[in-house]
Amino acid sequence: MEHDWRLVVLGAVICLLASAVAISLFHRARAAQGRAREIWIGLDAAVGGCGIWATHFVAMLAYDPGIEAGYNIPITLLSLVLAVAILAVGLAVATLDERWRTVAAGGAIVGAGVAAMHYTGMLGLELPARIVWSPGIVASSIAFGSLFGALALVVATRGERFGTVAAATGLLTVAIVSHHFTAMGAVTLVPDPTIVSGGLTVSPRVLSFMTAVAVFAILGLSLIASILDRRAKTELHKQKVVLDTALENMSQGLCMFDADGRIMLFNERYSEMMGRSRMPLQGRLLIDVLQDLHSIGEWDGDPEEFCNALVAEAKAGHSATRIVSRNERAIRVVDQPMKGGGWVATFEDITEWQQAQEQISHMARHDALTNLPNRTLFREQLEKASRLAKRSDQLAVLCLDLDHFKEINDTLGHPIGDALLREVARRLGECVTEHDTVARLGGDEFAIVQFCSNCEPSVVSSLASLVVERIAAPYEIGGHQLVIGVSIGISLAPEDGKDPDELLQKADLALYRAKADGRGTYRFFETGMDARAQARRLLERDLRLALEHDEFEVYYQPIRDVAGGQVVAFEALARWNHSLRGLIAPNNFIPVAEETGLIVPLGEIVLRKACADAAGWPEAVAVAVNLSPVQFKNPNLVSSVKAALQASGLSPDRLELEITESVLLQNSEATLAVLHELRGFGVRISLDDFGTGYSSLSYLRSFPFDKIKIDRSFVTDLATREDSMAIVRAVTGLGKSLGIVTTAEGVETDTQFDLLRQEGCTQAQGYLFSPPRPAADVAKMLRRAPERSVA
Ligand SMILES: Nc1nc2c(ncn2[C@@H]2O[C@@H]3COP(=O)(O)O[C@H]4[C@@H](O)[C@H](n5cnc6c(=O)[nH]c(N)nc65)O[C@@H]4COP(=O)(O)O[C@H]3[C@H]2O)c(=O)[nH]1
Repeated sequence: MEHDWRLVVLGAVICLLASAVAISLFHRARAAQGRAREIWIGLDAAVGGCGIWATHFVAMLAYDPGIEAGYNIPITLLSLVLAVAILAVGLAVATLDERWRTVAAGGAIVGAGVAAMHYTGMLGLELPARIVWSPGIVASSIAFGSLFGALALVVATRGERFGTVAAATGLLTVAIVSHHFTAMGAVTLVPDPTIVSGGLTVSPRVLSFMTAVAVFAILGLSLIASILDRRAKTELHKQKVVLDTALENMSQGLCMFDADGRIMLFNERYSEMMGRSRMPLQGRLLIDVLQDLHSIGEWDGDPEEFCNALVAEAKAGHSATRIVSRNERAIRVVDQPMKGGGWVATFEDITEWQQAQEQISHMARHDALTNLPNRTLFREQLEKASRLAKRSDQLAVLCLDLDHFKEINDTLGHPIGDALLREVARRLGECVTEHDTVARLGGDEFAIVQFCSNCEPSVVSSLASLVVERIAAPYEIGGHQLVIGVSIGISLAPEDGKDPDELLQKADLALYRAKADGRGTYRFFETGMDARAQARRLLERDLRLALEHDEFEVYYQPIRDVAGGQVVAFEALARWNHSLRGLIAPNNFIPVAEETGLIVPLGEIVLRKACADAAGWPEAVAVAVNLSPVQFKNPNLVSSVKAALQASGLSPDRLELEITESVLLQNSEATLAVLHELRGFGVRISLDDFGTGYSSLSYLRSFPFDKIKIDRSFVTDLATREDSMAIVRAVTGLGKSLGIVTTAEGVETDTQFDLLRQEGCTQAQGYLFSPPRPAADVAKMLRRAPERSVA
């Protein structure tokens, strides 16, 4: 028995090629899923089977038995079918799972397929001889085939790198070749001329060459197909890597469901956000996932109902947004239906965003300084309280205003003012119950809604008194001892109305009344307040019109020298010549003019008119003009005094400016600077209404006044009250010793005048001499003057 080694080489080449193709197709089968995998296995088995079969016949051709031989066609074809079928089984087993044992088992079956093919092929060999088998070698040949087949597939599973593929190909080649040559070694031919070949025989040479050509073609094409597929797969893989990178680096979670609610794709962020990291998700129905979570208490609700609703929404093509809570985080879920069924759900952690929103909304409805509700929230709370209030409930609105807060803020600075407001807010919080709301409406305005079920009406009064008392207690702020009062206006629901705006407005009117009544107290709304407020508004409007239409006049009241009796000055007093209401006295419009700031233009009119009139009077007669505290807040005060003097040509030493103590109360540094400036160019300064303030004497030290005007209230009681007499005596004595002129106001009787003269008062003014009269009467008042002085 001889071998033709050229044919042996050809067989080896076919075998190597077949093995390479089989390994390559095996990789394709492993990379595919389902139906695609079955197709790759089928192709691998067909091509591999043909390759092994061809190897066998080419190798058989190389084998020269020394006798004329042929092949039985049906048996030869059967050997091919067996090779293909057993290879298919082996490959299918090898791709069942990833465990090496399974792969090795599949490889062993492939080896067994090679053996089955070989021995069936040998059965088809027809020659005039008997074949005697050596059973031990037969067994060894099968063992070789299976062992190397198993090794080849196990190595192939290590990857698709060239070295691995080459090693697997080599091992499979060894499996086929080692089997073949060992099996051929088991054959002994015993010539037997009685054996005659059957009809269906083909010459080994023809069969082998035809097979070799066909197999080369099949193997070549398969190899190309495998390479192309590998390229396509590599490209797909690259795209998948890009997609996976994008998915895994998204800040949002993403999960894609098919039309039945089965999870097709998801990223890590999704599983981590929804607390599903430790459970299998891929390919599972959402309902199953939720049922698992439900059973361990991590999901509330009915999984079936929930999933059915989602599937139905997706089917209907509706997108939906909802916010769910997971591990104390807020997650916004958007379900977007996909074309062809199913939906994509995106999951966004909006906890921080939600917190920021809450913060913004808190800031929009709370006061930044005190963190109390602001006007907007207060109105809402009031609205809610009045909606919920039953007949037996008592709802009270308290509007609070701090007395003279502005002065503290202006003199001690805003940080102290802010700290005071915070402390006031804290104290207010302590006065109320949890049913009440305290708010800061702005500046130094606060408000309280008191909600009280089945309680006495006096509860509101108690709260108001408590607030007045608590706020009035001294404060220790930034090293300053501060005292501040509060005025409170109260309205009640439903007595005064149910509408929040109406209640607030009425409480505000009552507050106005509390302030007018001396501050530091509380007042309930009364019906008349409405009308008064209305009247005040009308007055303000009329005042503006009056300024436009020049309805103001200046009246003059003489001031006499007590000793000589002559008129030394006239006090300029404003009168409003109202077109309908006639002459209006200043007490009826000066307070409103001061509150609205209209006193500034009005004061300027009086000043200009007074200076112009006085310029026409005898040289020795001065003019006294009142200045309101509000005018001192106007930075143009000094320049407007100068302008009035210049325009009239009046000498500055004939102008007296009367100020009250309240002027010195506000921002005293700046005020004193203005007073010094005025005095600097010759204008005289008088302290009006002396004795009515709290610390009159201290003001005398703060500025060198030219004149003190003793308030009318002391002069009135001069003859009847000892203490008034004592005060007048003290003031005139003080004036004398300081060299300051003293003027008594409101002298109505001779007795008062005589007493003043006795006490040494310098000047006197009052109805005893003359009431204020128009400018035109000045000459008459000057003429009549000396007679009264001796009266
Ligand atoms: N019972 C009584 N009253 C007497 C007697 N003698 C004078 N009077 C009144 O006492 C007021 C004196 O002015 P005042 O204390 O500066 O008090 C003034 C002053 O504070 C303010 N006022 C008047 N005109 C102006 C002005 O042009 N500017 C400013 N800022 N305030 C003004 O209005 C207040 C009231 O002014 P009038 O109504 O004119 O009232 C005047 C005058 O008519 C008397 O013997 N008995």
